[in-house]
Amino acid sequence: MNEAAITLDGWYALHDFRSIDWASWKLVSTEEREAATKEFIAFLEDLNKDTGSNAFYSIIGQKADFMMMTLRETPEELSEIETKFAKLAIADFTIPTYSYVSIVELSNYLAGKSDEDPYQNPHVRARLYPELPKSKYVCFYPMDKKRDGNDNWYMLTMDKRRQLMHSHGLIGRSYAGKIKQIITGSVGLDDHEWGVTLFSDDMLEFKKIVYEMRFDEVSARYGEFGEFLVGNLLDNEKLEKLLAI
Ligand code: VOV
Repeated sequence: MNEAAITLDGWYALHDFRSIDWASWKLVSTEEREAATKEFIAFLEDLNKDTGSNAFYSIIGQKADFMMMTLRETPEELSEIETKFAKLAIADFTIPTYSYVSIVELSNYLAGKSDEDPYQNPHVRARLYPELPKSKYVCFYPMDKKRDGNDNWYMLTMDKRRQLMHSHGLIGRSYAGKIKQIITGSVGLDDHEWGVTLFSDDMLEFKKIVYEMRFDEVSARYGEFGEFLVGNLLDNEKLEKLLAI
């Protein structure tokens, strides 16, 4: 049997995409709308009290109006957050459009040999339990590695995959300081194999990195992609503006 990469797994992740039912939201009285917005903001602020991290973005285009991304220690907490949201007044005016369940993942493709427990290494911990940045823009998409005839990632030897991931890592590193990536594994958890969440203060950098990586063998030959969703950072003020009629 071929050798599976050993993964380090961090916080569980939920990407929750919603659209606003504008037609019914517009019919609500100003008072009720303001109360629902206030309650929603209190919910978002409460999210910051628990161990984990959160990101909140408006989504451009018709795929969704906003994304709530939450990282938590357990799957139960992700369910609790979903239920808590469902009980808010604002939830009655949203339509779920997409969601993604995964877990922050690091592989051992590029790890050096060492006897230490990686879960105790502060650099590893910072990546497994990341604080999501307040970057201006987000880009999320799920992806798979191809299993198709001669292009089957899972039939490649560990050495070959390591070599290919090395090249991927080199391109990635050239975007240091411009893009922060969170790779979440979802084999057995959701419909694709990984979720890719990119954060940047320049949306154009998403196009640049994804385009450049398409020419690299890992993506060119083995990458298969789901839908791309991009958006703008939301804070309380912007959310109030978004929901005001
Ligand atoms: C911001 C840049 C950036 C950087 C520095 C970076 C580096 C690295 C390293 C060093 C490693 C391997 C070890 C580990 O840490 O797991 C990975 C791993 C991975 N990557 Fe990556 N990646 C980036 C960025 C980055 C992007 C933009 C994409 C999407 C690809 C595209 O074509 O659209 C991606 C995908 C992945 C995936 C799916 C994996 C897991 C593959 C597996 O088979 O396990 N990644 N990645």
